[in-house]
Amino acid sequence: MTDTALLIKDVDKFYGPVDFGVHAVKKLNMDVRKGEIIALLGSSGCGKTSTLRMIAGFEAVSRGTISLAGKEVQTLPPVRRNVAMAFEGYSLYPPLTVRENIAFALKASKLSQGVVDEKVASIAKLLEIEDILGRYPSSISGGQQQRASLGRALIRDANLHLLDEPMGQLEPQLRALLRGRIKHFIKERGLTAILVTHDQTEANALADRIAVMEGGVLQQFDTPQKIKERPANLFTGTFVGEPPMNVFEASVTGSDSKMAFGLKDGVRLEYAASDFSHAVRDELIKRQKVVLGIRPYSVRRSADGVTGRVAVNQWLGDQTHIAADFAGGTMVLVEHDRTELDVGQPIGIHLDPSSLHVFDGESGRAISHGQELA
Ligand SMILES: Nc1ncnc2c1ncn2[C@@H]1O[C@H](COP(=O)(O)OP(=O)(O)OP(=O)(O)O)[C@@H](O)[C@H]1O
Repeated sequence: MTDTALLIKDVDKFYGPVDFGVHAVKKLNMDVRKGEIIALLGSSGCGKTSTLRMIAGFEAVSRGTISLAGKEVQTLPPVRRNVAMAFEGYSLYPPLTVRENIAFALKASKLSQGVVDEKVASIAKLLEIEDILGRYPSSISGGQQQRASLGRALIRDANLHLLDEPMGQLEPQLRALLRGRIKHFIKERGLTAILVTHDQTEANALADRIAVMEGGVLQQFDTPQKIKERPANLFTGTFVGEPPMNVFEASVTGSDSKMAFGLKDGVRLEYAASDFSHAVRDELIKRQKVVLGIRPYSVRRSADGVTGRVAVNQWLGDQTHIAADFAGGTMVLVEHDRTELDVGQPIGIHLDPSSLHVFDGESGRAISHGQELA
């Protein structure tokens, strides 16, 4: 028995003629294990919906193969793929009530009416839509329709559950509540799910692994923690994480005892050579032109740090965001306490070598994360 629920191999999607139309998904390779929750995360137009629709069978695959439970499905119609979907545009049947819409998904399962009723009641409770089960889709709100459609997908036994922005229309509080419940529901039943989202909080909270996409290309496919700690490239590094990672172009020089990064405006960050492993040092000196990245939570203020000037100081109720003019750009720091700093005031900024992410200046690929090579 294979442990792989979904295998995507060398998949391309062109809208219009192959090789000449819009190249929406580029040579995509992904494997999803049974029981995993995967988030496809990326900005608008990055190709995540196209990917989901190819898996579902709503869009033709231009090149490559898609296998579900070990069987190639890319030429099969949606109904023969045993995939449950909650999609925008894959709407509820207007002549049926919400209850009937959700129960309809169980029609093929030949369950007794009593069991169907029980399952519908339980999913409705989970999604907080018990009060609208008797209503018709045209008479409920967008957020309620979205939850009904989610219920219709989750209630099914299927090889794969595909959820496209499943909570996009819900208010933040309800969204946070349902996120937890849905994750529990999926995990308890050992379902495999792929959700599309542009919300990184949602991806982090729900997914075992996140597939970060940009420009039709899969940038990184890893656990939320790995993506945060070891971003594969500059795109992932700056896209995932809130506030975004600080980045500065730099030149590298090194000797047996020292390492230095030269930033704009004559700013020099100097470290002992021993702050970096031999391998990292060799690699950095070889590249010379790099991009330094550091997360706002890792930047420290220190009297002997490099001087920056406060441009913004904002208390957000539970943390302070400070933006400082630094090396021809802006350095954002996050502190947990309320910080009394005036605009224009100089502060010393210290960047711990263990928190530095270094990327290649040309390709954007990660070279090192702290002491380790990428
Ligand atoms: N039917 C279509 N015909 C032509 N181009 C399309 C079509 N559908 C999508 N595209 C293009 O393909 C690219 C990827 O679109 P896709 O909808 O997959 O991105 P997305 O990441 O899901 O974006 P969003 O979050 O806005 O839905 C975009 O450049 C888009 O304009």
